[in-house]
Amino acid sequence: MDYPGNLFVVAAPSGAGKSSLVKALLELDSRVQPSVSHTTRPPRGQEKHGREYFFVSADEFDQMVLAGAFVEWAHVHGQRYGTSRKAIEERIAQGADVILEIDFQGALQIKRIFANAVLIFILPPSWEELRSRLERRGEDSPEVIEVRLKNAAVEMTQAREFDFVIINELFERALFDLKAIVHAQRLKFSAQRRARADTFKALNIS
Ligand SMILES: Nc1ncnc2c1ncn2[C@@H]1O[C@H](COP(=O)(O)OP(=O)(O)OP(=O)(O)O)[C@@H](O)[C@H]1O
Ligand SMILES: Nc1nc2c(ncn2[C@@H]2O[C@H](COP(=O)(O)O)[C@@H](O)[C@H]2O)c(=O)[nH]1
Repeated sequence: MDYPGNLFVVAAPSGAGKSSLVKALLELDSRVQPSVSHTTRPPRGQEKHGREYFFVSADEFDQMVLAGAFVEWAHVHGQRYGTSRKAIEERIAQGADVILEIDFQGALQIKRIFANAVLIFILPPSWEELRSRLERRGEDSPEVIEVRLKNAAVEMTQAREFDFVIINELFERALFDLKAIVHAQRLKFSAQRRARADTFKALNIS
C-alpha cells in the first residue's frame, strides 16, 4: 500500500533503549506521531491507559483479533501486543509520519503489508550492558528480566532482516542516527513523489 505519510518501525530486545530513543525523537520532531498499541500485559509504574498502551483483557484482545482490528499482533514475553489499524492507517493516509515501537515479529508483518515501511533495529553494545540496563531500570522482577534476556538472543538474530541497525551505546549518537534515518526517508519520498508527478504530467496521465 502507498500512503503520503511515512511509517517507521523500531524494534529491539527489551532494555536496548528503543522507548527512550523514540521518546527523544518525538520531543524533537513534531511531524512524527507515536502509535499506541494494545496489550494484555498489566500496566507497570506510572503507565496510563491510552498513553503507553491500551491495556485490555485477554477476551477483549481476542475480540479485536476476530474483528480484524489489528494490522499486526504477536505473543511477546508471555503476553499479547498488537497495533490497531485505527492507530496508523488514517494518520499516514493524511500525510503524518507514524512510528511504531513493536517486536520483530510485528515489524516483519508490517513490512509485508506496508512495503515502504522503514524497519529499524536497535542493538545494545553488549550483553552485560543489556542486563545492567534492565536491572537499573528497576521495573521488572529478576524472573521477568531472565525471560527478556533469553528472548533477546532470538530477537537479535532478526536484526539482519531490518533496513537499518542502530547500536545504542552512546545515547546521543544513537539518537542522531535515528534522526538521520527519518530525514533521509522524507527526502527520498518527496523526491520520488516529485519525479512521479513530473512523469505523469509529461505522459499526460491524470
Ligand atoms: N545509551 C544508553 N546508555 C545508558 N542507558 C540507556 C541508554 N539508552 C537507554 N538507556 C536506559 O536503559 C533502560 C532501558 O531503556 P528503554 O526502557 O528505553 O528500553 P526498551 O528497549 O524500550 O525496553 P522495553 O522493550 O522493555 O520497553 C532505561 O533505564 C534507559 O534509561
Ligand atoms: N508485535 C508487537 N509488539 C509490541 C507492540 N507493542 C509493544 N510491543 C513489544 O513488546 C515488547 C515488550 O514491551 P513492554 O512494553 O512490555 O516492555 C517490546 O519488544 C515491544 O516493542 C505491538 O503493538 N505489537
